[in-house]
Amino acid sequence: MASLSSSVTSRSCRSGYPASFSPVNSNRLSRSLSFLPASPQGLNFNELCVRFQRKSGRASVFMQDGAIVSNSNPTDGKSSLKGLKEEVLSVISEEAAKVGAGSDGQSQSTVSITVVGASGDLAKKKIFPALFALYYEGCLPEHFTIYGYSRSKMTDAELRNMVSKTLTCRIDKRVNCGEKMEEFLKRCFYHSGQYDSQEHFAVLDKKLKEHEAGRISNRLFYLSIPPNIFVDAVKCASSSASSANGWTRVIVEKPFGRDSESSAALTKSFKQYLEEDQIFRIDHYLGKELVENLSVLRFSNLIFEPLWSRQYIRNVQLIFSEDFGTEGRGGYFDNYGIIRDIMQNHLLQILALFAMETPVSLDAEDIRNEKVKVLRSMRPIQVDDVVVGQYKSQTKGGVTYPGYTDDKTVPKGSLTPTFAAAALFIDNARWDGVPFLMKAGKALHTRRAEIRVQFRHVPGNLYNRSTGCDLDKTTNELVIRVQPDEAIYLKINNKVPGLGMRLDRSNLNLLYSARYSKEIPDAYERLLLDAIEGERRLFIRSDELDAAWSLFTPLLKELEEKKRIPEYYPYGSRGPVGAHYLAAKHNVRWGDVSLEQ
Ligand SMILES: NC(=O)C1=CN([C@@H]2O[C@H](COP(=O)(O)OP(=O)(O)OC[C@H]3O[C@@H](n4cnc5c(N)ncnc54)[C@H](OP(=O)(O)O)[C@@H]3O)[C@@H](O)[C@H]2O)C=CC1
Ligand SMILES: O=C1O[C@H](COP(=O)(O)O)[C@@H](O)[C@H](O)[C@H]1O
Repeated sequence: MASLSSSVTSRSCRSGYPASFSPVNSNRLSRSLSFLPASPQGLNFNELCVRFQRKSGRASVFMQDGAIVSNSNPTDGKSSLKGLKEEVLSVISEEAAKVGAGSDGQSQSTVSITVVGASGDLAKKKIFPALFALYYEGCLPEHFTIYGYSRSKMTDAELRNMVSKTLTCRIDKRVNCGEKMEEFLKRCFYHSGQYDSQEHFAVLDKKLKEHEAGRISNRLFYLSIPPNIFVDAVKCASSSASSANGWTRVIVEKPFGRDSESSAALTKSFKQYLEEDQIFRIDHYLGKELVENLSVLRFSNLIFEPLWSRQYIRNVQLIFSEDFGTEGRGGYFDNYGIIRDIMQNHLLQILALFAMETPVSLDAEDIRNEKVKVLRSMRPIQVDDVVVGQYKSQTKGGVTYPGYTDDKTVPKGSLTPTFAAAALFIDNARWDGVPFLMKAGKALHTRRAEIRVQFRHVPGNLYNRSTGCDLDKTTNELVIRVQPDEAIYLKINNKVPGLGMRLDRSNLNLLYSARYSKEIPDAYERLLLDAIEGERRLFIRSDELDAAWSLFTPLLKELEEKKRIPEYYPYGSRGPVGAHYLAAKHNVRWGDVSLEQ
């Protein structure tokens, strides 16, 4: 087995991160890593470094050229060589144990990942490709097995064939991609069974045990199935296929309920079979790179945090749009609608991260505590502060795009909104009076997810004359573009070069594709890795979920009871005009509609 120091050159899981911690001053302490144990299974040198930094919160300590290096002040007791050695050893043994490796370097454990609903769309589109990407990057433990489980009859070879059609190396021509794919597929197996059959899960258990070959078994079940069968699957998996000697975790897809009552009932049923710390409720937006970066932007840059309040921020906009409709998912969608599909989870989660107070630490519970506080400080949403829409058919360039109700799986005359805009408020000292506007829609003119922060006007602006009299057009705006073309840009006023004095609006632009050569991992990769590692920061805790449903349930009930007729908008358009009236009511202009965005 290779020693840690000899694995310096191996590929880094979450690579790209350590490189930024390069030596910056001469107060460096350096110590050979020879005191470390032999490489725990599946953990390479760089990965340990990243884990150490994440765990200890000490970015000033990094590993380079086979040594630990510290840039911090050597008079700080923590930075002494002895202190460092102890700290590194302790964190590393803990981290190694987490992924199932003995700190003595023995390969004692294994992770079995069962994709429940393996024949489905999400499994093919996202889960298997994400698992392969993790495997390719060296992020999965040495001993792992992947099982697909669903009712469809399939052999292992058929599952592999199905999976192989969607596996790609994210960057074309990456080295050994074909080989890695072959290796990965050999670790994938299939078991056909009913979701409510303890016997079928017991057979799965037997098969998993054969692969686990007497090691400590850690088991992850990914419920990629419709919500009405979540409880059956949890019951059977936990009672017939739980690990006997390691951990058992369950990732649950959304929707987690459709209102406060159903969500609470689901949580109650889950808790008959699982502890809260075994439940990983996924919101894949939390795994998106730019959403993860929100806290970094706020809390590690002096220039942003002081501005992050009602004093300087006029409004915040959370915008989601897709340029395709619900085709193929109409049956599911009609029971939920856009408010439950996007706003109650993805946009609200972003809002909570955006607006929360500084957490005590980066630990999952500290972050989730702050998010819950924000959610619980939100003012009930007024029905008059909500606009709903539904797309209708449109013919453009000779092509006819179907309306929402043209889908055979959608009931005729359905009033389910495919678009919604809403004004929300946080009644706390930081955000009192600041409108948080949300807008989400299907079948619009573009695909986009972004956060727009519009700052207040400059008081007594000396340059009013040079900028024109529309104050709104001269205020600073920070845009965090989550997708596509990930970017962070700040709109500023700038003098147009020349002898005159004319100002224009220009962007200070951090476009990820221009700045970083490393490709951005898919959200599901980050989340799967976190679940394997037991990191809960990006998963939704039950009290967060309750708070999110408490906010939206009364609104949803009122809209449904009143049978609010949606404003119809043509497929591929910018959505209902009502969204603009709503914004104007709160003195806001949507930032995504101006010509220069
Ligand atoms: N697809 C997507 O883009 C997204 C999906 N989700 C959520 O992820 C989960 C999975 O999504 P997706 O893959 O699209 O779902 P599917 O509808 O494709 O269902 C997954 C599998 O579940 C089984 N299944 C489907 N309907 C039933 C039923 N009524 N009774 C029993 N088994 C059934 C089928 O497998 P078999 O017949 O072989 O047993 C199917 O292949 C859902 O909860 C969904 O809401 C969340 C975000 C995005
Ligand atoms: O959860 C969901 O998200 C997708 C959009 O995800 P993205 O990562 O492609 O932006 C959305 O299409 C779907 O309706 C919803 O259920």
